[in-house]
Amino acid sequence: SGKSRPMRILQYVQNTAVQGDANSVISAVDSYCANVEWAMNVGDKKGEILDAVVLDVRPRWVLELGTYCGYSTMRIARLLPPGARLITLEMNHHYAQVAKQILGHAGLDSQVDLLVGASSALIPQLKKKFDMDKFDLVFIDHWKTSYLPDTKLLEECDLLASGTVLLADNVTCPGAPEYLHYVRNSPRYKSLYFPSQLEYLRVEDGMEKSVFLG
Ligand SMILES: COCc1ccccc1-c1cc(O)c2[nH]cnc(=O)c2c1
Ligand SMILES: [Mg+2]
Repeated sequence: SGKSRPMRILQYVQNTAVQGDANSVISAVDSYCANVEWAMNVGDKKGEILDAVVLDVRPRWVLELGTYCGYSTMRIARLLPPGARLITLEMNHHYAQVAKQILGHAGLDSQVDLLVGASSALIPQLKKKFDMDKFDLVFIDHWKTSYLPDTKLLEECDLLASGTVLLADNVTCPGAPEYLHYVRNSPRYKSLYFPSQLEYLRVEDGMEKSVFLG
C-alpha cells in the first residue's frame, strides 16, 4: 500500500519508529530501505561520514540541497548545537510533504526550515529570508548536474566564508564529474575524497569534502 516509495517509507516510520526519537526514525528508514525497497537516502555508511563532518564543523548555519524524505536532514539536525539552523531545499512537492512528516515524527522540525522550489531560485533569497550571512556547512545531494552551477551561485551570492565546508554526496555514483573537476582544481577550494559505498548496496560511491578558502 502507499501510493509512492516515499509514502511507503513514511508509513513504515509511523508504524515502527518511536515518536520524538530521531535515531529510531533513522534506523527505521535504513532497515526499510536495506530490506524492503531501495531508496536514495545517503544511508548508514555514508551517513557516518556526514555525522563526523557535522560534529567537526559544529555549524551554526547549514544548507542542504536535496531533502528527499528527510533522512540526511535528520542526521544533520540531530547533531546541531542549540540555536543552530538547517535550511533544506527540495524541488519536489511530494518529497517535501513526506519529509516534513518524517521530521515531525523525529521531533526535529524546530531546527529545520524546509523550502520547496528550485535551488537556483531559492539560494539568492536566503540571506534576506533568514537574516543570515554565511553558511558554515553545505550538504549537496540533489541533481548531479546542479552541483556545479549551485556552488558557483553560492559563491556569487556571497554565502560562503573562508572555512565553509561543502560536502557532496554521490560524486562517484551516479557521479558529478564537472563538480569534482572544479573543486579539485580551483585554487579557492581544498578538496578531499571520502571513499564509501552507495546506500544499501555493495557499489562504490563516495563523498567529496571541499573547504572554501575565500
Ligand atoms: C534517481 O537515481 C537513483 C540512483 C540510481 C543509481 C545510482 C544512484 C542513484 C542516486 C543515489 C543518490 O544518493 C542520490 N542522491 C540524490 N539525488 C539523486 O538523484 C540520487 C541518485
Ligand atoms: Mg545522494
